Amino acid sequence: MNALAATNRNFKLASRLLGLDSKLEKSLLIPFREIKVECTIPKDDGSLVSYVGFRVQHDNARGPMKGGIRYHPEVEPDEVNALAQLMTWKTAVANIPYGGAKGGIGCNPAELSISELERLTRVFTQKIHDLIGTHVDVPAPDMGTGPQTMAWILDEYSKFHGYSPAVVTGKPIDLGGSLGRDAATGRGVLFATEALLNEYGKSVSGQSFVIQGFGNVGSWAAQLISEKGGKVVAVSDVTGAIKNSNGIDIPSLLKHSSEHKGVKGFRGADPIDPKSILVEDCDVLIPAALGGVINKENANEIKAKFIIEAANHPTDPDADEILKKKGVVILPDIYANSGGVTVSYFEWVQNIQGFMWDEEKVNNELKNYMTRGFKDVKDMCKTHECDLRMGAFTLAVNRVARATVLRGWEA
Ligand SMILES: NC(=O)C1=CN([C@@H]2O[C@H](COP(=O)(O)OP(=O)(O)OC[C@H]3O[C@@H](n4cnc5c(N)ncnc54)[C@H](O)[C@@H]3O)[C@@H](O)[C@H]2O)C=CC1
Ligand SMILES: O=C(O)CCC(=O)C(=O)O
Repeated sequence: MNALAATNRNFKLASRLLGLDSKLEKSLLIPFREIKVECTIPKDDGSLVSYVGFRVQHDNARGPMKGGIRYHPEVEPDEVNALAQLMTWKTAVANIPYGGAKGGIGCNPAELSISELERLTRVFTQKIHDLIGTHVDVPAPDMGTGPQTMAWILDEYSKFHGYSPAVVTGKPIDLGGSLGRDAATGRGVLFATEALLNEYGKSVSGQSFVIQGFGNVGSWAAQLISEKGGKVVAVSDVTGAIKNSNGIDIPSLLKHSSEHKGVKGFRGADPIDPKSILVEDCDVLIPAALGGVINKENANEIKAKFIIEAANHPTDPDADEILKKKGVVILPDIYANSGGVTVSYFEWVQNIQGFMWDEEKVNNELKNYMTRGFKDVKDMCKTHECDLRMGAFTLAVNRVARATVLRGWEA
């Protein structure tokens, strides 16, 4: 199922459980604004090339819109729409004062030089600068982007509006980035995993893990899980997949991956078919790369007892149904990967206050938010007798619906 159809379906199921009327439902579903821009840049050889950039601002009932910017060849309008909507629900689950947005450029960052990426980011910022802002819409990193991308956006935006560090989060520390933001999504995944396993009388130590994706989110999740005694038995990224049933030495893999730009060729594990990564034997599966990877083609083969959605929308609704019947417990993206946007919120607050927190405070606050989020989701599961995905969706949709009605926007 297409990402937007899948996200709309989950929203509608939650709306039905909450008994929302059709007018309110429509107002919550339709995006606030969809932006599409052409970004033409000179390549290093002097030739001109054009890319299409998107920013979808889904909802701002609870505060400025918030969400990452993705550079990936498969960026397309429906997926950006789905990701923007998911941000609205994610910020509401985390109970931080934001709405939701997402952006992206359809490009392959691996094929662009640093100076081409800088020109592309600056042109994209020039095209959208009057539609984003500290109290309007605050971008952050996502797949294929990182602190350097945020630094270029900050600099380009500041040429038009004066120095504005809080216009983006996930910045380099030297430009007002928050300590702990780099690790935050992975750390949030760890806290979410601990909260879920605790419900089943288990802990991270003693469980085996398979992780798809070894970028910002996957590599931090692997590192923090292995530090807690979890056994990471298989990992994949765009270069390939590796497996060691005795447990992969994650610090060595991190070193290998940064030197060789991927996990392929790591000597401490055997190469496996990347297609099999999601169906490898393990207790906990963590998809931390692309959307839609768990679908009706592979759901029946999945062996994990728990799935922690570190990626956005990794599970297709058809697969959700199959996995539910198999008794697999899924911790949904809008809660499980909310650690990143939560620490983005801390960064924004620090920038606005002109103050810097130490890393311990950031990590402790993140743990508080993740722990409270899990309890809030569980409470909704109890109220509506539903699974964790619907628990998270009803929690979020209810919070955004209340803000919408209070602001008089439902008509
Ligand atoms: N960066 C953040 O703070 C947050 C990211 N996310 C989500 O987490 C996921 C990963 O994002 P990041 O780690 O930031 O991106 P990233 O660009 O740092 O890393 C992406 C990883 O996925 C791998 N990958 C790409 N295609 C693949 C394929 N076909 N098979 C296996 N691996 C593949 C890449 O090789 C890389 O290891 C995305 O779904 C993103 O939306 C969610 C919340 C916050
Ligand atoms: O840190 C943020 O503002 C957003 C991160 C993001 O794009 C996501 O949670 O999917």
